[in-house]
Amino acid sequence: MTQLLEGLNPAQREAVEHVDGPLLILAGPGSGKTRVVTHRIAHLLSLGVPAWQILALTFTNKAAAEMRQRVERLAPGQRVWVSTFHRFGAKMLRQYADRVGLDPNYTIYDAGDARQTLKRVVESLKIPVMGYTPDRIAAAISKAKNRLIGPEEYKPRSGNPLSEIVAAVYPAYQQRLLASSAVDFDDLLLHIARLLHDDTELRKQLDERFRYVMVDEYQDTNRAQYVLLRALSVDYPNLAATGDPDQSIYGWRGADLNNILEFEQDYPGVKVVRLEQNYRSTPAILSVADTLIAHNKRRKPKSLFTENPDGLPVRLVTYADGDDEARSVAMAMEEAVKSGRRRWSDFAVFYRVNALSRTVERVFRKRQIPFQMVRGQEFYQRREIKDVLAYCQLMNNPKDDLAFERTVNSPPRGIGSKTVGRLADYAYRHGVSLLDAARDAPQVEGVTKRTAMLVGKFVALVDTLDAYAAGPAEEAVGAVLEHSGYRKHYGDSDSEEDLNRLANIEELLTDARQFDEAMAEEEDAEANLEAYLERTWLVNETDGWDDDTDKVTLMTLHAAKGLEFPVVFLLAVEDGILPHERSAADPTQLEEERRLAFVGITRAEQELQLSHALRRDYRGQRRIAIPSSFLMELPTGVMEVAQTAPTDELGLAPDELIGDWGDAPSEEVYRHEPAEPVAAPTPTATPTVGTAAALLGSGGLAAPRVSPDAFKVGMAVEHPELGVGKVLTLSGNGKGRRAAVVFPEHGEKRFVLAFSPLRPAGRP
Ligand SMILES: Nc1ncnc2c1ncn2[C@@H]1O[C@H](COP(=O)(O)OP(=O)(O)OP(=O)(O)O)[C@@H](O)[C@H]1O
Ligand SMILES: [Mg+2]
Repeated sequence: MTQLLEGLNPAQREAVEHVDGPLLILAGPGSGKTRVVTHRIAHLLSLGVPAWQILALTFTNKAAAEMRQRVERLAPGQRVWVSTFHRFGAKMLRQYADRVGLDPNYTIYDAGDARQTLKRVVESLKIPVMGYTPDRIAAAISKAKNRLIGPEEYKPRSGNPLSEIVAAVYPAYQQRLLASSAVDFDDLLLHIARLLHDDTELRKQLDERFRYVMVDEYQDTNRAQYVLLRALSVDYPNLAATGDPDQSIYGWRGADLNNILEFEQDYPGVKVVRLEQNYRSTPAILSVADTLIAHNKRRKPKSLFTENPDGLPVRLVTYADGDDEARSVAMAMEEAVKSGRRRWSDFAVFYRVNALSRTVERVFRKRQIPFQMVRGQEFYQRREIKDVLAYCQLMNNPKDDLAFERTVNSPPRGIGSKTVGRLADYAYRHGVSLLDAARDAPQVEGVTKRTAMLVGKFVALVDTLDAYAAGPAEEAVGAVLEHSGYRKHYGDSDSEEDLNRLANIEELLTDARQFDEAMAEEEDAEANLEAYLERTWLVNETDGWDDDTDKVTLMTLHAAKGLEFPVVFLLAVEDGILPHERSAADPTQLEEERRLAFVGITRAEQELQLSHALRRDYRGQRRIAIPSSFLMELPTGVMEVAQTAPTDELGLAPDELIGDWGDAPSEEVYRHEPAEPVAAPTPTATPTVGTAAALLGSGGLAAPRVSPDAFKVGMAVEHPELGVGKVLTLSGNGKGRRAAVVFPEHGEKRFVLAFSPLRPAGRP
């Protein structure tokens, strides 16, 4: 008990010792929110609360696994249900499947499967989609589901064509899912939340069972999750939520900040605990984070302090281009590892979108820097893996029409799409699954005798595989490889690609075996095909990430939530990337982008480097990159322009390299485009030298900038490299004033005027 409370500050201890009644822990990054959750679980257990009355929910499998481990360490042998929302939903849904019209062995469709289903539905309804892509329609349906609006309740808004399409498609889509005994990701929560809402008896029963519910990262809950939690906390309102509104980064997935902002109204008598000491980061890192997030309007200010030692200033580096950036980061790491100051695993590289990782990957590979990319779903998304898994899905759920379609002619066995279309018509008319229609193939109109025979063989194959459906995952996957003909199909080919595919499906076998082994170690876990499939369906980005190996971590900002690293590099802090261009016209989204940057910055324990480049290859184009407006919001004193190579290699005095920040970010740092091209680094100098020197103006300072207010819409302006253009639009004020300018030869470009070399045409 005392050991449990040791290593907690008074506020943390207060939260941990709180037993009955709602509890809200509102606190900034690194203040021990997650630590409090695990300690509180252990504390409840130590008071004699049975483990099965405790439920802890979070957002990623990785976070759940880590929490489980920490609880295990604090309270060995106690089995508390620690899960992601989606897994929890999936488990509950197995139990209550019949109540919502599903079979217990239902399939979970990923985004691709859901889109495919939607496409089929749109085709069969024959309604005009007026150019709206399946993705747009799917997103609108997803949004409705996250808000807990079912197909029957969805109302089109007049004058909104997309909503009219959705109103027509959504019910048919949901119908199709149910007919296949399948759900999409959103359904995992929607079905359960609605069930709890509609069935008071069940709600009471589960409320009593899950007497102590805990949620980490509550700021990212959406409406469905909110309702779920609310329903489990009526008679036993012991909901404990921890969260940080400043770290809410899933608005696009329906996360509703109101859930946290209004917690105090929703749960009267709630005990609110604020944690103000940060244990993770240096004062400089915290100050950068704090100053940035203070620019968000829709927030409650928080105070956060740290007693951590000062450490290094936060670095901001300008690079010539993305290659230069990746190389310099790599070199800084090499240097630190060589000198024994750091291990590879101390480093993390973050970027806004996955596409930005390619350059880093290439450079790291070339320099043989060990790294792991956190990109979990990819393996299960590969075509050949999806094919094999589709067999398993069909074995597990014979109603799964999508799995039938995927497997019936793969590997090729002479059953064409026309035949599948005829089977589908038959299935639709008779209200049966495709597999059942296939059993009736000889009676299906338009199916020839020969084709019926081929279909019959496929049905026989599925029946053979059925014997493995209830067994361990490895046997099931092995049976598919053997009987489906994949092994032979890929093995007989001499194309490199096919051999790769074969290697991948063999790897799937290993994956299944490891799953079986892992399950065997856990007491009451089920080692069967269904459980294995569930795991493959509910993978997260961070699942494959192993923090025990000595490798650099590469991940998106979204994946980084909740984690911490001694040294963080945040790349491409550029306009259109961070903030993402999608947020340009929308202040709410811009605030979310700022929170995302905040999350990234606050992952760093000891060192942080932000960087941007002057040119970047992005989306197949080489573009002139504009520094992010976020950089202009950062504080002065605690930052510096970094040198990432030892000074003696630079051939320059340190004070030529490191510039202190003035009140306004210095012109040199923000030179949007150097007046002269950045000199290519000489072989003896490191690439950073070239850029650091260039950004400090050793290549000649640009002429003074023209005041941003001097520009007018329609005015002719001149750019040293792009030539003469015309101002299309202007927005913002002062330092933040921006212009879109169209150049005859280069098209439209955007500028932050204070830091651009633009001037009215004809002016010196
Ligand atoms: N009282 C304490 N004494 C020492 N270390 C602590 C204390 N509280 C938390 N820590 C450490 O501080 C770090 C941050 O804690 P934790 O991850 O729980 O913060 P958090 O509030 O959940 O952060 P985030 O908002 O980023 O998820 C961890 O390494 C944790 O072990
Ligand atoms: Mg946390």
